[in-house]
Amino acid sequence: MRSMGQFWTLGFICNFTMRYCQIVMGPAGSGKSTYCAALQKHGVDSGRNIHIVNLDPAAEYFSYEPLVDVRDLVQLDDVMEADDLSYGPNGGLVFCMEYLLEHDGTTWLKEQLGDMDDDYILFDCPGQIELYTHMDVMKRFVEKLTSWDFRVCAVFVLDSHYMVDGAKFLSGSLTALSVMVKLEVPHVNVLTKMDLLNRAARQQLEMFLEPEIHELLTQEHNPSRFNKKFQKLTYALARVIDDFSLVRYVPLNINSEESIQDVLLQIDATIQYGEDDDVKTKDFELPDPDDDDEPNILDGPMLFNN
Ligand SMILES: Nc1nc2c(ncn2[C@@H]2O[C@H](COP(=O)(O)OP(=O)(O)OP(=O)(O)O)[C@@H](O)[C@H]2O)c(=O)[nH]1
Ligand SMILES: [Mg+2]
Repeated sequence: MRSMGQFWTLGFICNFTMRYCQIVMGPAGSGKSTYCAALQKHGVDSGRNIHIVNLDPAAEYFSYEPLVDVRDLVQLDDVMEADDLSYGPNGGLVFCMEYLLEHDGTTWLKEQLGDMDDDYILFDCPGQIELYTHMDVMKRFVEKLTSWDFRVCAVFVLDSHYMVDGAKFLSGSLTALSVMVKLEVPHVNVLTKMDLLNRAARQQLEMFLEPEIHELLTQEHNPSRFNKKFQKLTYALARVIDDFSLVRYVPLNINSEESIQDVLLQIDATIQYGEDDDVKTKDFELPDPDDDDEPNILDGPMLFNN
């Protein structure tokens, strides 16, 4: 009879169960929830299991079925109605996010997320931009996920309609940059609502995708008085972004499977999704050192049973 000590698993040597996630952020109405739903649907069509977590305690409608809904833990309406808190909508939202990150909140979330192999989760975040640009709520959230073995990609969603002139592009880019610097995780910027742009606007947008920002600002035909006044500052900021190639955008047309696939591939590459796919856990039996018939593991090559 073999003792239990003879059964060993090499899993810890040759396989790492990784979990992957995207933190989907961006200004209000930029298309975060729609992006999540489109990716999940694409996952279903292509045989890939993508879950969504609603992290917006004020969300009223989204078209997907969430794996976890933060509103089951805390709701913005309840916080605003609580007499002892007296918060408005924005303060209330910050309170909700802080509540999620406190001990009870994170314990709840960890339990809800479970511990599935090869998790791929999209966190659909609220649209209040200050949560990402200068508060540390999201940074702490990312740290929590990392400590739970998630490889995290920050996805910053921007409406392509705002990228129609140099100044707006610069403003959007600085926000994206601020999020990128703050979170310190792999980062991809996605331009949404490409399906709504007409042909001329789409052509114009081409030059913003791999931008020579300095050139874009020079091409500005009708600069406003404000833009004229702050031209030097604008150029200086543009140079920072341009010189360091800090901000790039991936366009997304949710009506095109190819476009969704492109976005997903870029993000996969950023968080190295799928690179461990061919590595599998194998169990094997260590030979009984007292049994002369058994080959010694140290004497020759090992055979793995499939
Ligand atoms: N045609 C089209 N409409 C879009 C697209 N993305 C979003 N929308 C529409 O834009 C509106 C806002 O989209 P949401 O996905 O709710 O935006 P959000 O960023 O989640 O908004 P908040 O959670 O309120 O910050 C909805 O009416 C969507 O149907 C897109 O790629 N194409
Ligand atoms: Mg939303």
